[in-house]
Amino acid sequence: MLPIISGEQVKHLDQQYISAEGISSLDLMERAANAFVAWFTTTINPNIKQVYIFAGPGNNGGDGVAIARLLQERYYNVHLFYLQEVADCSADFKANYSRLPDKVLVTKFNEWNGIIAEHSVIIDGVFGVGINRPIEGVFQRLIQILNKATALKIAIDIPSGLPADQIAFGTVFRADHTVSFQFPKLSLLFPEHASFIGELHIMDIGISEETMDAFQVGRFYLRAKDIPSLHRSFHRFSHKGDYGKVLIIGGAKGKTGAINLSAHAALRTDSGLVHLAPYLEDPYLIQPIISELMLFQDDSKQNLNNFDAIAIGPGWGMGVDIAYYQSILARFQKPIVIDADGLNLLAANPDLIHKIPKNSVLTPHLKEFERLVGKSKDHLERMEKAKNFAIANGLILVLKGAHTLVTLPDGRQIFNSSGNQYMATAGSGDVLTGMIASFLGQGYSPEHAALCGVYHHGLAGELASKSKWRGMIASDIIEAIPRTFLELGIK
Ligand SMILES: NC(=O)C1=CN([C@@H]2O[C@H](COP(=O)(O)OP(=O)(O)OC[C@H]3O[C@@H](n4cnc5c(N)ncnc54)[C@H](O)[C@@H]3O)[C@@H](O)[C@H]2O)[C@@H](O)CC1
Ligand SMILES: Nc1ncnc2c1ncn2[C@@H]1O[C@H](COP(=O)(O)OP(=O)(O)O)[C@@H](O)[C@H]1O
Ligand SMILES: [K+]
Repeated sequence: MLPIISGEQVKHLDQQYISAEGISSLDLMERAANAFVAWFTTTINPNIKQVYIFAGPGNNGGDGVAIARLLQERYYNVHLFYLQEVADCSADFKANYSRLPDKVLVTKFNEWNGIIAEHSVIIDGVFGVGINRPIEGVFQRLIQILNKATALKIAIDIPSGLPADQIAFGTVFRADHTVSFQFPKLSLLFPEHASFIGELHIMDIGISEETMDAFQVGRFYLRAKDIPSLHRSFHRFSHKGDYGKVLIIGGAKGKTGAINLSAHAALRTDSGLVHLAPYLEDPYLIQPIISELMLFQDDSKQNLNNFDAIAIGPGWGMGVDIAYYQSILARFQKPIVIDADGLNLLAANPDLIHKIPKNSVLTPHLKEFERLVGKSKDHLERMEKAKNFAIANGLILVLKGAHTLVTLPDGRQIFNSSGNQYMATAGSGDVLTGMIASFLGQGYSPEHAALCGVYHHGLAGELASKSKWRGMIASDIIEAIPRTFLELGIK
C-alpha cells in the first residue's frame, strides 16, 4: 500500500531517492512537470485560449516554470507570472527559468494588468508542501484574485496555502482539479478541504513504494493494485459452502429494504447462502427482493455458529431489545459486521462494546461515529479518535465518507481511493455492510474483508455511475459489483 508521508518528509524522500537513483533534483522536477502535462493534455479541452501559470519562489514554482515550457512546446499559449525576484527563487526554479523558450510570455506579478481572457486555464504553482506560515501580502492578493476568476483552476501538487498535513489556517487557492505528485498529501483527504481541492488526481513520478516505506507514519492509500493479493482464490471443485453462509440481522417494520440491500449485495459479492433476519414478530411477512435470499426466524436461542458471517444493524431501529442484541453476541463467537442502528444502540449502551468479538468490523458514517466517541473539531481529531477507538477495543473501524478511512486494531490507517459523490444515496452504506460480511463469510481475515469491501464498493459506485450519474441508486451499485471483479482481473 502506498504510504502517505508527511509534507516535512517529502524533502528527505526526494533526497534519498535522488542519491539512490543517481539523478538530479532537476530531473525529478522534470518528471513531475511531465506527469502534470500528461494529465493536462489528456484531460483539459485543447481549445483553450490561454494558460496562465503563477509560480511562487520554491520548487512548486519551479514545477510551474517547467510546465510553462512543456505546454508551450505542445503549442499552448502560455503566460507565466513569477512572484519573487528570480535571484531569490530555488535553484531548480532558476534552472528552469533559464530554459524558458521565447514564446512563453513572462511577467512579474506586480506588473500584471489582472485581466484573464475567456476560455483560459489558471495553473497554481505558488506554494506546494513547503508552506510554513499563513499566506500574506502579494501572495494573498494573488490568491484572492485567482479565486474570484471564472477560468478553470488547476493546482500543482496541492492548492497553494493548504498545509500538507494540517487543517487550512488562512487563504487557500480554490482549485477545480488538484494534480498531486506520487501520493495524496494527507490534507487532500479531509472533507473540510473539499472546496479547495476539486477533483483529485494522483500522478506517479516513479518513486517506489519501497523507497517511501522508509518514511511511513502508519497512514496509507488503498489503490486498485493493492486489492488482488488480498483475495482468496477458489477452484473448479469449490461448492457453495466454501463461499460462506451469511446472516443479515436488522430491518424493523418499514425498514426491511436495508437488510434486503445488504443481503443482495452479499450475494453479488459471491456469498453461497444469504439469510435475512428482520426484526419483526413474523419475519415471514416480508418478501425478500430477490428469490435467492432466504428468511431466518431468530428466536434468540438458536446457535448462530452455523453461519460463517453475521452483519447486524441496517434498518434495525432503536426499539431493539438490548437483551436480544446481547444474545446475538453470546451466540456467535466470530468477528461480526456492525452498521447503522447496531452502532447507534452501541452508543446508547456503551457496556456492550466489551462483548463484541475482537476484530469485528464497525462501519459508522461521520454522525454515527460522533455518537460513539463524541464530537471532533476537525478530521485530524476524528482520525486520532478513530485510532484510539480501534486500538482500545481491538476492533476494525471503517469510517465512511468520500475517502473512507479504515483503522486497524494496530493503529494503521488506510484511506480508500475508489468511489465518487454519486454514492451519496440512500442505502449505499447497507450495500457496503453486505459486501464486507460476504468477504468475511468467504473466509477472508477481517482486515482483508474490510479493505476488499471498501475498495470494491467504491469501484462498483464508479462503474454504476458511468451510465446513471446523479440518478444512481444503491441497487445500481449492487448490480455493478460483479464487474468490479472483472475490472480488477479477479476470477
Ligand atoms: N517528490 C515530490 O513530491 C516532488 C516535489 N516537487 C515540488 O516541490 C514542492 C515543494 O517545494 P518546496 O519545498 O520548495 O516548497 P514550496 O514550493 O511549497 O515553497 C516553499 C518556499 O516558499 C516559502 N514560503 C512558505 N510559506 C510561505 C508563505 N506563507 N509566504 C511566503 N513564502 C512562503 C518558503 O520559505 C520557501 O522559500 C512540491 O509541492 C512539488 O510541487 C517537484 O518539483 C519534484 C518532486
Ligand atoms: N462523496 C462520496 N465519495 C465516495 N463515497 C461516498 C461519497 N458519499 C458517500 N459515499 C459512500 O457511500 C456510503 C454511504 O453510507 P451511509 O452514509 O451509511 O448511507 P446509508 O445509511 O444511506 O446506507 C459510504 O460507503 C460512503 O463511503
Ligand atoms: K500549488
